[in-house]
Amino acid sequence: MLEVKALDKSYSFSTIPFRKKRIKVLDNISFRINKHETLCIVGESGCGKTTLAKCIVNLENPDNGKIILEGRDVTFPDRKTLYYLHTKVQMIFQNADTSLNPRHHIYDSMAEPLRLQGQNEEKVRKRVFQLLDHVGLSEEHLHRHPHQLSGGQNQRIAIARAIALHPDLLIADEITAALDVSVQAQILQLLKTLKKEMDMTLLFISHDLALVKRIADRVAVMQDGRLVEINDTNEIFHNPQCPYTKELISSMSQLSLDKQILK
Ligand SMILES: Nc1ncnc2c1ncn2[C@@H]1O[C@H](COP(=O)(O)OP(=O)(O)OP(=O)(O)O)[C@@H](O)[C@H]1O
Repeated sequence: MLEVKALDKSYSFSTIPFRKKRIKVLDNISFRINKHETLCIVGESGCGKTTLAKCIVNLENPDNGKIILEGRDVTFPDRKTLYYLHTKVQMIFQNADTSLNPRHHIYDSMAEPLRLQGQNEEKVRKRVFQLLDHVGLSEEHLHRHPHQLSGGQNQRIAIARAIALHPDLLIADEITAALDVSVQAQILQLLKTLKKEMDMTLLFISHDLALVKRIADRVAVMQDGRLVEINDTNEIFHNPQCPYTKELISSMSQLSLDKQILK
């Protein structure tokens, strides 16, 4: 459903006055996401995972390459194509507390994408209650602000907002990283259930390989802006080909061994 072809992206920033430095963050990235699958992107902090996701949803512009969504080029979208892209693809970020407007009541945050689409208030209200039910929250949460909810509850609201317009592809960027382990498991389960119920495709970004193992159909491994291996989850975990993937998997095994010793 989505194809990324030879994507490059650099950032430039000032070092000392009048000097600019350029770093290449994405280097010739190509892959495909198939309809209804869960593709996970893993890699160390700073390897370019978020930048890649931002390029897909047009929050960043790539320097080169193409992004093709169901046969349509969405790399540098005009207004019409951007509308198409945002009805088909939605992204959820790591910190819901910062991605939700702190001044808005939860009701308004959930209603916003529906209102922007021109739906009347009665329809909006109905859908907000439906979404609330989908993500396991109740009416009492609607009249609060984000700082009056827990991290896990805010992440549920962010998920509700993202699925409000029935996207085909959901991009979840480290959405459980700031949560307790038990809440992580609940959010992961919610995502799996919604994906199934709504027939969605999922691009799940994480550096937590234990989570990835539980949710992924395929895994793409990134290192320093390059995609070094992509394969079925089973192959990645039991028969990794690339030295970097082998290193990641063995550090994960060591970590779970350490946890068992500590228990
Ligand atoms: N707007 C920006 N300007 C300059 N450099 C940036 C910008 N955004 C990201 N970077 C740099 O690009 C690199 C990749 O960042 P990115 O956030 O994509 O990595 P990541 O793999 O998602 O990391 P993490 O797992 O920590 O979120 C990093 O070195 C980061 O410092």
